[in-house]
Amino acid sequence: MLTISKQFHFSASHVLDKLPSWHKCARMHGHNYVVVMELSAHPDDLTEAGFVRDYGDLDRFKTWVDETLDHRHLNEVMGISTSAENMALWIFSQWVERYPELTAVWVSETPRTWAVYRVEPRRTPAGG
Ligand SMILES: Nc1nc2c(c(=O)[nH]1)N=C([C@H](O)[C@H](O)COP(=O)(O)OP(=O)(O)OP(=O)(O)O)CN2
Ligand SMILES: [Zn+2]
Repeated sequence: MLTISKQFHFSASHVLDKLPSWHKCARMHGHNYVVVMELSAHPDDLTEAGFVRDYGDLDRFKTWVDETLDHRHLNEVMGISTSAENMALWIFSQWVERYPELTAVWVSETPRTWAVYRVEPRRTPAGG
């Protein structure tokens, strides 16, 4: 399989309200988040140009990030416990129908931490 990825950035606030009150992350705070979208395809399913998918097709994900996540309170946007793990799964579920080649979503809250939701690649012709 061949895999491509593209990185996106946004700033947002959140609170991990399922944590005990003594935990620092139970207080509202913010992160400069990084999201990596990873898409995969079998060599036989590449476009004529040899793409898994044109990087430019991910512009609509960037627009969605800017409009939906950037400078928002993520608990209000997602309605779930906003751990990086849950965010990776939530973003994946919002986008897998639009990008059937999506195989992983990575979420970073700090330069040292990453969570990833990953699935097995599926045989879907590029652009599908
Ligand atoms: N498995 C997870 N653990 C934690 C998450 C998470 O989403 N998944 N989130 C947080 C906090 O939201 C925040 O990211 C704090 O991270 P942490 O690395 O603990 O804090 P610092 O950046 O301040 O790092 P230091 O090593 O303490 O300097 C917590 N845990
Ligand atoms: Zn946090």
